[in-house]
Amino acid sequence: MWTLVLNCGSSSVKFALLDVQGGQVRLSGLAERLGSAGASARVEVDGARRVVDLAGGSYAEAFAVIAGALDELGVRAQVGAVGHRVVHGGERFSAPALITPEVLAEIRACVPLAPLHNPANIAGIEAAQAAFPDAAHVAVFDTAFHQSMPEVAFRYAVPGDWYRQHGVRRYGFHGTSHAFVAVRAADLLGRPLSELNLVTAHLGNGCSVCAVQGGRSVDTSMGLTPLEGLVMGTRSGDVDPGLHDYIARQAGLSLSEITAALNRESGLLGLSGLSNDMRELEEAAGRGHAGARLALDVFVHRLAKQMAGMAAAMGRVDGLVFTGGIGENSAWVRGAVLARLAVLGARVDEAANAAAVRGQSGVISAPGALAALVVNTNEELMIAQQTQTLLAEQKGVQA
Ligand SMILES: Nc1ncnc2c1ncn2[C@@H]1O[C@H](COP(=O)(O)OP(=O)(O)O)[C@@H](O)[C@H]1O
Ligand SMILES: CC(=O)OP(=O)(O)O
Ligand SMILES: [Mg+2]
Repeated sequence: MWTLVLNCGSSSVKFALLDVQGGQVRLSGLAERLGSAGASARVEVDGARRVVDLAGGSYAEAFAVIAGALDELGVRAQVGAVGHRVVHGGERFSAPALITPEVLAEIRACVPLAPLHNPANIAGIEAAQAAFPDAAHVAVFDTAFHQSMPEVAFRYAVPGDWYRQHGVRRYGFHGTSHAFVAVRAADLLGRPLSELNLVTAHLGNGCSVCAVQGGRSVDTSMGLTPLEGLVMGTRSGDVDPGLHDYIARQAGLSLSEITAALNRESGLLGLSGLSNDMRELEEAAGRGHAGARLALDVFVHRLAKQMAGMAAAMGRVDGLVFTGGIGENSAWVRGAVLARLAVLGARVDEAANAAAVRGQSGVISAPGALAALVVNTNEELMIAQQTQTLLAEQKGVQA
């Protein structure tokens, strides 16, 4: 059976059609710049790539392109399930959920906690339900994996009523990816996941680290929103909360302008004054661009501190895992972070690190050192698997 996986952002839809049992991908792609002129979809059908203009730039149009590609493959009628990435599930969801009107209302109730992500997820779900009315739609939450965090890790030291009345606590994100790479890392190490303490680093446009103890998240760097923690492409990560009041007065900015700047104009982009793209920054730093150099150095400095912090959250660490576009491809970032983590017993194998690019998973640590690994994340496969597992369980319950 084929599962369609959708990751709907505020101006983009990432999609993939997977056969969970066989692990086969027949269709994948990305529709971007939705809602503005120049919207387009990159579609890969059975390995052949093409670009389609989306003149209207709506989700509906993007889904029409996906449906057309499914028709072309002759599998549209076999798409029984659609798995949706939903960023924030609050404290309500610690597992995937079949999207009923009640569940959609719960996802809507989490909008104030993720104002940049959940509205787009909801719009995407509604448009997908209209485009694929006969399929079962399942929500897979970024926050779910982190619901196992203990209170010492998830509480902020703020007035208690903020938590009790308004849900102000740390939730964590990228859970699907952290969970997936932890399982793969245990396989690569040839040890049971239940015995391992791993620090996983998901480094894409959004970045977070996670302390995975025996396969469960016990701490992570993102918090109430996906803005906390590491330096990211355009997000600041941790700042002094006193910054808001100060910069509001000094620069005459409103709260929402400050939040937007911390989300969209900060991080690697803000530091470098050049780009949010790690590849571009490495290249620019190589030819002496001072802003790019600074951005890379701050990124690594903060990442190393956070990874060491996650090790401390578990008391012992058996492996460091790098994933996401940066983690999977940047030998420089991995090497620089591991050099700093010599304090934990890390030491890179230069040749293995240099070779682990472009989709090569493997161990990159020197013999006898703390294990360090590169693992390719596959959030789409994980979402498809979780979607199928939930539907199989529900069938079991009904039978
Ligand atoms: N060869 C590479 N070297 C360094 N960074 C890379 C390389 N390839 C991709 N990246 C970086 O990966 C990041 C995007 O990560 P990705 O996981 O694809 O993003 P998203 O979070 O949107 O899924 C960008 O900063 C990009 O520059
Ligand atoms: C939650 C989050 O940060 O997601 P992304 O990395 O896709 O922006
Ligand atoms: Mg990604």
